[in-house]
Amino acid sequence: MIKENSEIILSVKNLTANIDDKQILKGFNLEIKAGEIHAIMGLNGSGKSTFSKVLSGHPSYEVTGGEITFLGQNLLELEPEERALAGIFLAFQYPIEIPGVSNLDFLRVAYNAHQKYKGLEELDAFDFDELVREKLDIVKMRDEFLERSVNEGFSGGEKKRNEILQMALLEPKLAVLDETDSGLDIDALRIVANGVNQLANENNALLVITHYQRLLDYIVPDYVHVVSDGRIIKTGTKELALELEEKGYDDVVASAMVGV
Ligand SMILES: Nc1ncnc2c1ncn2[C@@H]1O[C@H](COP(=O)(O)OP(=O)(O)OP(=O)(O)O)[C@@H](O)[C@H]1O
Repeated sequence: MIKENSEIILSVKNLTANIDDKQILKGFNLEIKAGEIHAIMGLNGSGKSTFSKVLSGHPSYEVTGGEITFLGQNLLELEPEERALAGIFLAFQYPIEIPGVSNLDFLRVAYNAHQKYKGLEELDAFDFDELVREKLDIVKMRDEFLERSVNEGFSGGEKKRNEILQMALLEPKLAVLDETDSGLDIDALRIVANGVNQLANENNALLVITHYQRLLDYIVPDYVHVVSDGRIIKTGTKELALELEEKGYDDVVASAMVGV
């Protein structure tokens, strides 16, 4: 879906970030345009999740240098909830449980907060119920999940589907899926991937953080980036993910370093 002159959704320049005074991101650069799907891969501990946490505005991470621009705004000046309202959606590996709050109520509050922010009509319980039931089909979820507390007692795969349901309702400009595929059985992986593919269009963008080439058979990326020691050291197309699977990271990292 790559087009010349597409809108730049995310621009990350020379980003450095610490956790507990330890530098994890060491000059991270990335540009994502509308209509693009990007995948980030890399060894354990290379900084992939740190990057997604920094995007979300997680308070444990300190940005020490560089820039993040999201739709032309300085993302680093925005509070975490403002980032979500501005159109960044992050699906984490371990979605939180909220006992005592029904999934339906939670989704409606989140949906209406976004509608209000965009100056659009908020929906009452009746109209929202209708909307959410239309979206359930995208992730093949049964409506009983709407009545249960948010993620409480959901299996790992059900939590992931619930994340994609949220994404379907909020229609973000940038969705970041951080290891959404981990722990999914093959059917759930297809359902989640199909859901994501239905939501991807020329006006939004997707960033998928994954260890598994297999996910990229279903969600086909325009670009694959390899992260090593806190920065992107190599960018390629889908074939790069195949190469990583075949040769392992050592070879790919070593050859990228030769060119540095
Ligand atoms: N509180 C902390 N203090 C010190 N180091 C930390 C802390 N939290 C995370 N780290 C380190 O930051 C590094 C990057 O972690 P991160 O979770 O971003 O890696 P990742 O690439 O997502 O790894 P994985 O593929 O295993 O999920 C790791 O070496 C981790 O041990």
